[in-house]
Amino acid sequence: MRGTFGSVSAAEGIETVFYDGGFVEWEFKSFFGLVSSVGTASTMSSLEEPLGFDKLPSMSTADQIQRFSSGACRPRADEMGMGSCWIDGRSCSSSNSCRDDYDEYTRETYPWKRQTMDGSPRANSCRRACSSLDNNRVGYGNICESRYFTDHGELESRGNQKDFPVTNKNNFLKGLPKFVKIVEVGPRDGLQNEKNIVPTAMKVELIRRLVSCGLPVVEATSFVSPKWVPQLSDARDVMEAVRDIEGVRLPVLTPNMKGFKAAIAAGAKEIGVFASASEAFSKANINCSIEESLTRYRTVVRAATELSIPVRGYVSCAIACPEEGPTPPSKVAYVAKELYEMGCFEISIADTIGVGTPGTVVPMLEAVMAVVPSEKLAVHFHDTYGQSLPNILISLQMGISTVDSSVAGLGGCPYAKGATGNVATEDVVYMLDGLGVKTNVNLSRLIMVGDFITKQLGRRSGSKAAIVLGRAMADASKM
Ligand SMILES: CC(C)(COP(=O)([O-])OP(=O)([O-])OC[C@H]1O[C@@H](n2cnc3c(N)ncnc32)[C@H](O)[C@@H]1OP(=O)([O-])[O-])[C@@H](O)C(=O)NCCC(=O)NCCSC(=O)C[C@@](C)(O)CC(=O)[O-]
Repeated sequence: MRGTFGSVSAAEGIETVFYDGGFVEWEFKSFFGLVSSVGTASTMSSLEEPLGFDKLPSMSTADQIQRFSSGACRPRADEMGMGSCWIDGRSCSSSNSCRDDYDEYTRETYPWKRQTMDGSPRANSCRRACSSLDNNRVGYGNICESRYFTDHGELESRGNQKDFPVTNKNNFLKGLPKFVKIVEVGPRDGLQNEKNIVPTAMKVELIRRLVSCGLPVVEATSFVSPKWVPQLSDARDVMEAVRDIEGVRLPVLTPNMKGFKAAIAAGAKEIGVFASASEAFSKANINCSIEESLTRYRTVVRAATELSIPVRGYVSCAIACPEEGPTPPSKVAYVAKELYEMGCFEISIADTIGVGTPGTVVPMLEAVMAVVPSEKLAVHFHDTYGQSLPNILISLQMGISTVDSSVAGLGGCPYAKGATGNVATEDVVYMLDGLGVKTNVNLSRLIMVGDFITKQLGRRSGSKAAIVLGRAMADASKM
């Protein structure tokens, strides 16, 4: 069966990748048969009963806009200092007792080299078609500003920065990292709220394909209560199936020791713990207060440390909570600092309901960066208001170089009606390519993965870049 896009490899049903110096042939055909096996979940997760924006304290539209504006969330001077604020009467010192234990783990190496097989007659005809496209770049609008089709029908960034006056970059884009680590959360965050149970084999296939795009980290699943998240009740099977994939990190979420033990037994080599800066959200998400969760996580992190398992920490509701409204930056900083000091090697700061703008993200990150070094931080934006890309850009300009995202923008905040999925990985890669920032992610392959999973789920891609470029790739393959 053929894939939709015009990549030679998809048309042939075979992708060939160089992997750790080895040569791996990967059958693409296998997954197409899985579509029909999507079942219907009989149980409804509690996650499917969202708290909703409707549960925000009653406000007029104007009030809401004001509450989420930058001024509303800007930290007060006393909130920025690290000894005087905090929740539940706790206080923290301003010292950063950095843990370097996991530096070995977090130092990134990217052993992937990819090459598409292109010797077939079909490849040759596609090559001709694509090179004529390459010569005839008009008609592809913005694509042609930064991208070209290679001989293999794939998209290639050609360092479009050189097309811009150097002064523009110097004036406005200086300070951007040279490399951004993308943490792909689609298989976990993206799928966890899907009503129809996605077959385990399809989840495994999704992870394999994401890995083949060159993504350095793919969050694989969660070892949480199946009563709360039935979609991920196959966490053990997923982990066991992917545990031996090399050249990628495959962290899983663990909310407590029970989850941690199950994750380790299944072969997880990296875990994540998830706290919240909002009491109401903490209660709704993990059924305990912020302090209780931190106590719980200290035990988990200690156990993980003994096994040399790196732990990532999350702080949810970093901008606002659907129950409590805007979150004071000091609360976000407090939780981030606690996670960092207990031993988390990286802290991902999450705008769970996607209401942030650069106006609210900057003061929040300023507060967090006062207590956790920027190189230990990641940002995790949901795209409810379409603000993720500007929020990511400003975060990069502030010194952060790790970004969470989800292929095809999968996901949706389970706790807020109307909140959409994570920022789409394709859109992030497109933007970073355009900025000349390396990610090592193959965008055309990623677009095919997004096409694969959205078709399986029966939904439209949440990635604008994937919609436009996918269409162009399909057109190119017909030529
Ligand atoms: C934390 C708990 C477990 C507390 O849930 P609880 O009900 O308070 O826990 P409990 O200890 O009373 O246990 C209740 C039952 O769950 C079982 N249980 C207990 N723990 C586990 C476990 N680890 N794995 C499997 N089963 C477990 C336990 O054995 C027991 O089973 P029973 O005796 O009734 O048959 C529950 O609230 C839970 O699983 N919550 C997870 C919610 C979740 O996954 N949310 C989505 C992820 S967070 C997120 O998406 C935000 C993030 C990270 O993406 C960033 C952002 O955007 O904000």
